[in-house]
Amino acid sequence: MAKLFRAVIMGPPGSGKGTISERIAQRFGLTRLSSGDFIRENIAANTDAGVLAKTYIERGLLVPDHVMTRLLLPRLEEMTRHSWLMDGFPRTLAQAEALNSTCDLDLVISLNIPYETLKERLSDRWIHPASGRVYNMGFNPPHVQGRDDISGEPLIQQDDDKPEALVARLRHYKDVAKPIIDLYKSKGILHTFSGTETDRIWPYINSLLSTKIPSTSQTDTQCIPMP
Ligand SMILES: Nc1nc2c(ncn2[C@@H]2O[C@H](COP(=O)(O)OP(=O)(O)O)[C@@H](O)[C@H]2O)c(=O)[nH]1
Ligand SMILES: Nc1ncnc2c1ncn2[C@@H]1O[C@H](COP(=O)(O)OP(=O)(O)O)[C@@H](O)[C@H]1O
Repeated sequence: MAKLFRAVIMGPPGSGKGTISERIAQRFGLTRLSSGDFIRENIAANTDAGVLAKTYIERGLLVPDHVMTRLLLPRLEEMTRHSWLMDGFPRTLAQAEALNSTCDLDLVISLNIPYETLKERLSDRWIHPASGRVYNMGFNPPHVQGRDDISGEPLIQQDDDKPEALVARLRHYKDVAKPIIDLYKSKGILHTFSGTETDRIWPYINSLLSTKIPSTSQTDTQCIPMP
């Protein structure tokens, strides 16, 4: 039976994880899992974990590891027979270790984007909170200004995308991501892509994945559910 494919995409806020993982999902038929979307869904549904997560996000903090695990566990359990690409998890070494003991990753994509580029992109980022769909007023604007393309609902700008919150978020990302990146480097599964434009990085990611994914099927089981 063909092997399943499990990948993680990492990068600072605004580096294009959401944009690129959406393209990968469409091109290669992987299921895209996004920790930010799970959190927003849980906040919207008022689950215990969602209510708790909200108190951290409002303060610009990472959600604690045990809350993240609680949020992601049921979703990963549903995915034991699917190939997937995870965006936004792991974000700490403890999360990386939890994921490690749960399944073998095939590949980690790390996006390395200059600070000025991140700042520009995020000041122009608008999202549809219910779906997590992301727009940029210059790069991929909605068809109707201020409205989601599918639902027609209003778009919002997240508080933590404002420039004053960004410096702290980026510093924090660097500190926390370094040991995770070192871990994946030592496992030989890390691939880093640098640049200022998603459209220029994309062909490299596309060709890398084309060499890795062709034999992927949705029928095997390689990942065991988290305990
Ligand atoms: N100008 C520009 N904006 C981009 C590019 N790639 C992504 N974006 C936009 O930059 C913002 C951040 O991208 P996103 O995929 O949400 O990044 P994430 O925070 O890493 O998931 C979004 O508004 C995207 O639409 C690019 O190459 N150029
Ligand atoms: N794996 C994670 N661990 C802890 N907190 C997380 C994780 N993923 C998302 N979050 C929280 O949810 C917020 C929104 O996540 P996300 O949509 O991925 O946005 P961004 O990529 O802009 O940080 C984060 O700023 C963080 O507070």
